[in-house]
Amino acid sequence: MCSHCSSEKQNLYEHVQEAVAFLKNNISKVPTVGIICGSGLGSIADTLINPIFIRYEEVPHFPVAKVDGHEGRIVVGELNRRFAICMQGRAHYHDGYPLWKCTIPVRVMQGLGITHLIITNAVGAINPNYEVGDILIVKDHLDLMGLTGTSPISGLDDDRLGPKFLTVTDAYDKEMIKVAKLTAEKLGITDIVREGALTCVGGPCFETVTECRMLRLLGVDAVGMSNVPEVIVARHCGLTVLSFCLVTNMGNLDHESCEAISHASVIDVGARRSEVIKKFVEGIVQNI
Ligand SMILES: O=P(O)(O)O[C@H]1O[C@H](CO)[C@@H](O)[C@H]1O
Ligand SMILES: Nc1nc2[nH]cnc2c(=O)[nH]1
Repeated sequence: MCSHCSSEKQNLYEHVQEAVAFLKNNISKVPTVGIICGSGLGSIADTLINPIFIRYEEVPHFPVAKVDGHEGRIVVGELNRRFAICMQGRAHYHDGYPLWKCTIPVRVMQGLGITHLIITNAVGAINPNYEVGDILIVKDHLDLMGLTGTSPISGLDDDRLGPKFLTVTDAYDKEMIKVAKLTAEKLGITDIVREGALTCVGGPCFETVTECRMLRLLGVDAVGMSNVPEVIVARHCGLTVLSFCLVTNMGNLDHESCEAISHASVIDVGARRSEVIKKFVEGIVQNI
Protein backbone atom coordinates (compact mmCIF):
# COMPACT_ATOMS: atom_id res chain seq x y z
CA MET A 1 0.00 0.00 0.00
CA CYS A 2 1.40 3.45 -0.85
CA SER A 3 2.38 6.00 1.79
CA HIS A 4 -0.53 8.24 0.83
CA CYS A 5 -3.29 5.73 1.58
CA SER A 6 -1.74 3.50 4.24
CA SER A 7 -3.79 2.57 7.29
CA GLU A 8 -0.95 4.00 9.36
CA LYS A 9 -1.68 7.40 7.89
CA GLN A 10 -5.44 6.97 8.38
CA ASN A 11 -4.79 6.28 12.08
CA LEU A 12 -2.27 9.06 12.57
CA TYR A 13 -4.23 10.81 15.34
CA GLU A 14 -4.62 7.58 17.36
CA HIS A 15 -0.96 6.71 16.83
CA VAL A 16 0.16 10.14 18.05
CA GLN A 17 -2.01 9.66 21.15
CA GLU A 18 -0.40 6.26 21.80
CA ALA A 19 3.08 7.79 21.59
CA VAL A 20 2.01 10.65 23.89
CA ALA A 21 0.57 8.19 26.43
CA PHE A 22 3.77 6.13 26.36
CA LEU A 23 5.95 9.19 26.96
CA LYS A 24 3.68 10.57 29.70
CA ASN A 25 4.32 7.32 31.57
CA ASN A 26 8.06 7.92 31.30
CA ILE A 27 8.27 11.66 31.90
CA SER A 28 7.50 13.23 35.26
CA LYS A 29 6.66 16.79 34.14
CA VAL A 30 4.93 18.58 31.27
CA PRO A 31 7.47 20.02 28.80
CA THR A 32 6.70 23.52 27.52
CA VAL A 33 9.53 23.92 25.00
CA GLY A 34 10.55 21.51 22.26
CA ILE A 35 13.79 21.46 20.29
CA ILE A 36 14.67 19.46 17.16
CA CYS A 37 18.41 19.02 16.59
CA GLY A 38 19.71 18.88 13.04
CA SER A 39 22.78 17.09 11.64
CA GLY A 40 25.76 17.62 13.93
CA LEU A 41 23.65 19.75 16.30
CA GLY A 42 22.75 17.02 18.79
CA SER A 43 24.90 18.62 21.48
CA ILE A 44 22.08 21.13 22.06
CA ALA A 45 20.59 18.35 24.20
CA ASP A 46 23.66 18.56 26.49
CA THR A 47 22.20 21.80 27.87
CA LEU A 48 19.36 19.89 29.56
CA ILE A 49 19.84 19.33 33.30
CA ASN A 50 18.91 15.99 34.94
CA PRO A 51 18.22 14.45 31.54
CA ILE A 52 16.11 11.38 30.85
CA PHE A 53 16.82 9.55 27.58
CA ILE A 54 14.32 7.57 25.53
CA ARG A 55 15.33 5.98 22.24
CA TYR A 56 13.04 6.56 19.25
CA GLU A 57 12.73 2.77 18.73
CA GLU A 58 11.01 2.49 22.12
CA VAL A 59 8.26 4.99 21.31
CA PRO A 60 5.20 3.56 19.50
CA HIS A 61 4.89 4.76 15.88
CA PHE A 62 7.97 6.99 16.05
CA PRO A 63 10.08 7.25 12.86
CA VAL A 64 13.66 6.24 13.54
CA ALA A 65 16.56 8.51 12.56
CA LYS A 66 18.91 6.78 10.12
CA VAL A 67 21.61 9.37 9.40
CA ASP A 68 25.03 9.69 11.10
CA GLY A 69 25.11 12.61 13.51
CA HIS A 70 21.51 11.88 14.59
CA GLU A 71 21.54 10.09 17.93
CA GLY A 72 17.92 9.04 17.55
CA ARG A 73 16.72 9.66 21.07
CA ILE A 74 14.46 11.93 23.06
CA VAL A 75 16.10 13.90 25.85
CA VAL A 76 13.93 15.61 28.47
CA GLY A 77 15.20 17.83 31.25
CA GLU A 78 15.39 21.30 32.77
CA LEU A 79 16.59 24.16 30.59
CA ASN A 80 16.66 27.63 32.13
CA ARG A 81 13.73 27.10 34.51
CA ARG A 82 11.75 25.41 31.73
CA PHE A 83 11.09 21.72 31.29
CA ALA A 84 12.19 20.97 27.74
CA ILE A 85 12.00 18.06 25.33
CA CYS A 86 14.69 17.63 22.76
CA MET A 87 14.68 15.43 19.66
CA GLN A 88 18.31 14.47 19.28
CA GLY A 89 18.10 13.76 15.57
CA ARG A 90 15.28 13.36 13.09
CA ALA A 91 13.92 11.07 10.41
CA HIS A 92 14.13 12.51 6.90
CA TYR A 93 12.15 12.06 3.69
CA HIS A 94 15.34 10.72 2.09
CA ASP A 95 15.46 8.00 4.78
CA GLY A 96 12.36 6.61 3.06
CA TYR A 97 9.66 8.03 5.31
CA PRO A 98 6.69 10.02 3.99
CA LEU A 99 6.59 13.55 5.40
CA TRP A 100 3.52 12.94 7.59
CA LYS A 101 5.58 10.23 9.31
CA CYS A 102 8.83 12.26 9.55
CA THR A 103 6.85 14.91 11.42
CA ILE A 104 5.17 12.66 14.02
CA PRO A 105 7.60 13.87 16.74
CA VAL A 106 6.25 17.43 16.30
CA ARG A 107 2.67 16.24 16.91
CA VAL A 108 3.79 14.13 19.86
CA MET A 109 5.62 17.05 21.51
CA GLN A 110 2.49 19.17 21.07
CA GLY A 111 0.43 16.38 22.61
CA LEU A 112 2.78 16.33 25.59
CA GLY A 113 2.16 20.02 26.21
CA ILE A 114 4.81 22.14 24.49
CA THR A 115 3.75 25.56 23.26
CA HIS A 116 7.02 26.65 21.63
CA LEU A 117 9.18 24.68 19.20
CA ILE A 118 12.73 25.47 18.10
CA ILE A 119 13.63 23.64 14.88
CA THR A 120 17.24 23.43 13.69
CA ASN A 121 18.99 21.89 10.72
CA ALA A 122 22.15 21.95 8.62
CA VAL A 123 21.95 23.80 5.31
CA GLY A 124 23.91 24.81 2.26
CA ALA A 125 24.04 28.56 1.63
CA ILE A 126 22.56 29.79 -1.63
CA ASN A 127 23.09 33.43 -0.69
CA PRO A 128 26.72 34.04 -1.72
CA ASN A 129 27.14 36.60 1.08
CA TYR A 130 26.70 33.93 3.73
CA GLU A 131 29.64 32.01 5.18
CA VAL A 132 30.15 28.52 6.53
CA GLY A 133 29.40 28.62 10.27
CA ASP A 134 26.72 31.31 9.97
CA ILE A 135 23.43 30.88 11.81
CA LEU A 136 20.39 31.60 9.65
CA ILE A 137 17.21 32.65 11.46
CA VAL A 138 14.41 31.61 9.09
CA LYS A 139 11.82 34.29 8.40
CA ASP A 140 10.10 32.61 5.45
CA HIS A 141 10.31 29.48 3.34
CA LEU A 142 9.86 28.22 -0.18
CA ASP A 143 8.07 24.91 0.24
CA LEU A 144 9.32 23.28 -2.96
CA MET A 145 8.13 19.85 -1.82
CA GLY A 146 4.65 21.13 -0.98
CA LEU A 147 4.42 23.18 -4.16
CA THR A 148 5.10 20.03 -6.14
CA GLY A 149 2.60 17.89 -4.23
CA THR A 150 4.44 16.49 -1.23
CA SER A 151 3.11 18.22 1.88
CA PRO A 152 3.21 16.68 5.37
CA ILE A 153 -0.45 17.68 5.84
CA SER A 154 -1.97 16.55 2.54
CA GLY A 155 -4.58 13.79 2.67
CA LEU A 156 -4.86 13.70 6.45
CA ASP A 157 -8.60 14.46 6.43
CA ASP A 158 -8.83 14.55 10.22
CA ASP A 159 -9.82 17.80 11.95
CA ARG A 160 -8.31 16.51 15.21
CA LEU A 161 -4.85 16.86 13.61
CA GLY A 162 -5.43 20.35 12.26
CA PRO A 163 -7.25 22.19 9.51
CA LYS A 164 -7.39 20.99 5.91
CA PHE A 165 -6.03 24.30 4.59
CA LEU A 166 -3.34 26.23 6.40
CA THR A 167 -1.93 29.75 6.29
CA VAL A 168 1.82 29.72 6.77
CA THR A 169 2.68 33.34 5.96
CA ASP A 170 2.87 33.86 9.74
CA ALA A 171 4.67 30.57 10.49
CA TYR A 172 7.90 32.16 11.72
CA ASP A 173 6.85 33.88 14.92
CA LYS A 174 8.01 37.51 14.97
CA GLU A 175 8.39 37.58 18.76
CA MET A 176 10.57 34.47 18.69
CA ILE A 177 12.71 36.01 15.95
CA LYS A 178 13.08 39.13 18.10
CA VAL A 179 14.16 36.99 21.06
CA ALA A 180 16.68 35.14 18.87
CA LYS A 181 18.16 38.38 17.54
CA LEU A 182 18.35 39.87 21.04
CA THR A 183 20.08 36.72 22.24
CA ALA A 184 22.60 37.03 19.40
CA GLU A 185 23.28 40.62 20.47
CA LYS A 186 23.78 39.61 24.10
CA LEU A 187 26.18 36.85 23.04
CA GLY A 188 28.06 39.20 20.71
CA ILE A 189 27.51 36.97 17.68
CA THR A 190 25.47 39.25 15.40
CA ASP A 191 28.26 39.05 12.80
CA ILE A 192 27.46 35.38 12.18
CA VAL A 193 23.66 35.61 12.48
CA ARG A 194 21.54 36.12 9.33
CA GLU A 195 17.85 36.27 8.62
CA GLY A 196 16.44 34.85 5.43
CA ALA A 197 14.42 32.32 3.47
CA LEU A 198 14.92 28.56 3.58
CA THR A 199 13.88 25.88 1.16
CA CYS A 200 13.70 22.15 1.72
CA VAL A 201 14.35 19.58 -0.99
CA GLY A 202 13.91 15.82 -0.86
CA GLY A 203 17.59 14.99 -1.15
CA PRO A 204 19.67 12.97 -0.57
CA CYS A 205 21.81 14.42 -3.40
CA PHE A 206 23.46 17.73 -2.65
CA GLU A 207 22.54 20.26 -5.31
CA THR A 208 24.23 20.67 -8.67
CA VAL A 209 25.43 24.07 -9.85
CA THR A 210 22.34 24.42 -12.03
CA GLU A 211 20.05 23.56 -9.12
CA CYS A 212 21.78 26.08 -6.84
CA ARG A 213 21.48 28.74 -9.53
CA MET A 214 17.77 27.96 -9.90
CA LEU A 215 17.27 28.26 -6.12
CA ARG A 216 19.11 31.59 -6.16
CA LEU A 217 16.76 32.82 -8.90
CA LEU A 218 13.83 31.71 -6.78
CA GLY A 219 15.01 33.98 -3.99
CA VAL A 220 16.02 31.55 -1.25
CA ASP A 221 19.04 32.05 0.97
CA ALA A 222 19.67 28.45 1.98
CA VAL A 223 18.71 24.89 1.12
CA GLY A 224 18.29 21.88 3.38
CA MET A 225 16.51 18.53 3.49
CA SER A 226 14.32 19.10 6.55
CA ASN A 227 12.90 21.79 8.85
CA VAL A 228 10.22 23.25 6.54
CA PRO A 229 7.87 20.19 6.84
CA GLU A 230 8.25 20.32 10.63
CA VAL A 231 7.42 24.03 10.64
CA ILE A 232 4.27 23.32 8.62
CA VAL A 233 3.15 20.56 10.98
CA ALA A 234 3.99 22.66 14.04
CA ARG A 235 1.71 25.39 12.72
CA HIS A 236 -0.89 22.78 11.74
CA CYS A 237 -1.12 21.79 15.41
CA GLY A 238 -0.92 25.34 16.75
CA LEU A 239 2.67 25.66 18.00
CA THR A 240 4.72 28.86 18.10
CA VAL A 241 7.84 28.29 16.00
CA LEU A 242 11.41 29.47 15.79
CA SER A 243 13.49 27.92 13.04
CA PHE A 244 17.20 28.40 12.58
CA CYS A 245 19.84 26.70 10.47
CA LEU A 246 23.58 26.26 10.61
CA VAL A 247 25.29 26.96 7.31
CA THR A 248 27.56 23.93 6.98
CA ASN A 249 28.65 24.53 3.39
CA MET A 250 28.21 26.88 0.50
CA GLY A 251 25.93 25.79 -2.32
CA ASN A 252 27.88 25.44 -5.56
CA LEU A 253 26.87 28.37 -7.75
CA ASP A 254 29.84 28.15 -10.07
CA HIS A 255 31.27 25.23 -12.12
CA GLU A 256 34.81 26.59 -11.86
CA SER A 257 34.96 26.81 -8.05
CA CYS A 258 32.72 23.81 -7.43
CA GLU A 259 33.51 21.92 -4.20
CA ALA A 260 32.41 18.45 -3.14
CA ILE A 261 30.10 18.44 -0.11
CA SER A 262 30.15 15.52 2.31
CA HIS A 263 27.91 14.59 5.22
CA ALA A 264 31.07 14.20 7.34
CA SER A 265 32.00 17.85 6.75
CA VAL A 266 28.41 18.89 7.55
CA ILE A 267 28.68 17.16 10.92
CA ASP A 268 32.14 18.59 11.49
CA VAL A 269 30.92 22.19 11.08
CA GLY A 270 28.11 21.41 13.55
CA ALA A 271 30.64 20.13 16.08
CA ARG A 272 32.84 23.21 15.65
CA ARG A 273 29.89 25.53 16.24
CA SER A 274 28.38 23.50 19.08
CA GLU A 275 29.35 25.80 21.98
CA VAL A 276 27.90 28.88 20.27
CA ILE A 277 24.73 27.04 19.25
CA LYS A 278 24.20 25.72 22.78
CA LYS A 279 24.50 29.23 24.26
CA PHE A 280 22.20 30.58 21.54
CA VAL A 281 19.48 28.04 22.37
CA GLU A 282 19.89 28.53 26.13
CA GLY A 283 19.57 32.29 25.72
CA ILE A 284 16.48 31.97 23.53
CA VAL A 285 14.75 29.58 25.93
CA GLN A 286 15.50 31.93 28.83
CA ASN A 287 13.57 34.70 27.10
CA ILE A 288 10.47 32.99 25.73
O1 LIG B 1 18.39 18.38 7.99
P1 LIG B 1 19.36 17.82 8.93
O2 LIG B 1 18.73 16.83 9.85
O3 LIG B 1 20.17 18.87 9.65
O4 LIG B 1 20.39 16.96 8.06
C1 LIG B 1 21.05 17.50 6.91
O5 LIG B 1 22.29 16.86 6.85
C2 LIG B 1 22.27 15.80 5.88
C3 LIG B 1 23.25 16.15 4.81
O6 LIG B 1 24.54 16.24 5.30
C4 LIG B 1 20.87 15.74 5.35
O7 LIG B 1 20.15 14.76 6.04
C5 LIG B 1 20.35 17.10 5.62
O8 LIG B 1 18.95 17.08 5.75
N1 LIG C 1 19.88 20.17 0.34
C1 LIG C 1 20.95 20.41 1.08
N2 LIG C 1 20.96 20.03 2.36
C2 LIG C 1 22.08 20.29 3.06
N3 LIG C 1 22.35 20.04 4.36
C3 LIG C 1 23.60 20.49 4.60
N4 LIG C 1 24.14 20.99 3.50
C4 LIG C 1 23.21 20.90 2.53
C5 LIG C 1 23.18 21.30 1.15
O1 LIG C 1 24.12 21.82 0.59
N5 LIG C 1 22.03 21.01 0.47
